[in-house]
Amino acid sequence: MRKHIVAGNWKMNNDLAMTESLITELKNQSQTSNAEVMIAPTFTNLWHAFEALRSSNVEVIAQNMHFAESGAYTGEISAEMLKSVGVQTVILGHSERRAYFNETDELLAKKVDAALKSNMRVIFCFGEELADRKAGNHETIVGNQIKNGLFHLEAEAFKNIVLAYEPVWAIGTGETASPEQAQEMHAFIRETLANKYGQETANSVSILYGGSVKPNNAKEIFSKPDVDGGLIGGAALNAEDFYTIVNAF
Ligand SMILES: O=C(CO)COP(=O)(O)O
Repeated sequence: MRKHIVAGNWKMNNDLAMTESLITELKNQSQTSNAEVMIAPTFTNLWHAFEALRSSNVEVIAQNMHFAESGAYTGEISAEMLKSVGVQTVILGHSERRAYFNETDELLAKKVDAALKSNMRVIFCFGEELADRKAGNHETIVGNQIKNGLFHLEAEAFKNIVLAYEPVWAIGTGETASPEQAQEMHAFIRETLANKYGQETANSVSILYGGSVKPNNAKEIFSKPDVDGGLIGGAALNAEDFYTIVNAF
C-alpha cells in the first residue's frame, strides 16, 4: 500500500516566534490521521520544530540542501547537518528553487544522490509552466524532469523517494489543476516510472499534488486514485486549514 502524505511547505515564512505559535496550534489540532503529516520550516527553525514535535506524529522536514558533505559553500546546508538536527526528509527541486536559484536537472540529480547516500528520504518536485501546458507539452516537460533527475537511480532507491507534481501555474495563484488534470498527470508519471522500473516499483511510490490545495478542494483532489497526498504552501500556514487538508484522507 502506498503511503498517503500531506506535507506543509512553509517556504520563507515564519520567524522563531511565529514557528512556536504555529506548532502549538498544530499540536492542538493534531489527532490520528490517515496520512503521514510533515512540515518544512526554514533552516533556522528546524531544530526548534524538531524538539517541539518530538513526541508528535508530525515529521519535520527541510526545504532544500546542498549536495556536498561540507566545505567552502557559503550559505549552504548539507544532508548531515540536517540529520544532526533530526531531519530525515528533504524537499528537492521545488519550482521556486529551479526558477529563482537556477537549479537544473543535473544539479538536482547530485542533490538526490547526496540525500540518499545520507539515508534521507527525498520529496522530488517537478511541474510544467503555464506556457508548456498551453502548448500541450506538459507531459514531455514533466517526463524529462523525472528522467533527468531520477532515472540514473536503481529501482531500490525509490523506497526513499516521494514524487510531487506541482504545476507552476497553480502555485500560489489560487488556480488549482482540476482533479482530472491532476489524475491524468499522476497516471502519466506512474506509467513513466513503470516503463523504466516495472509496475511494482511504480505502484509503490507516493505521488503528491501541489498547487493551491485548500480546505475546500483537498477532498476532491485526494479522491483521485493516483493522487497519494499533497504538498501544501499557503494553506499550511494556518493550523486549522492544514489539518482540514490532512483530514481530507
Ligand atoms: O508550492 C507549493 C508547495 O510546495 C504550493 O503552494 P500553494 O499551496 O501556496 O499554491
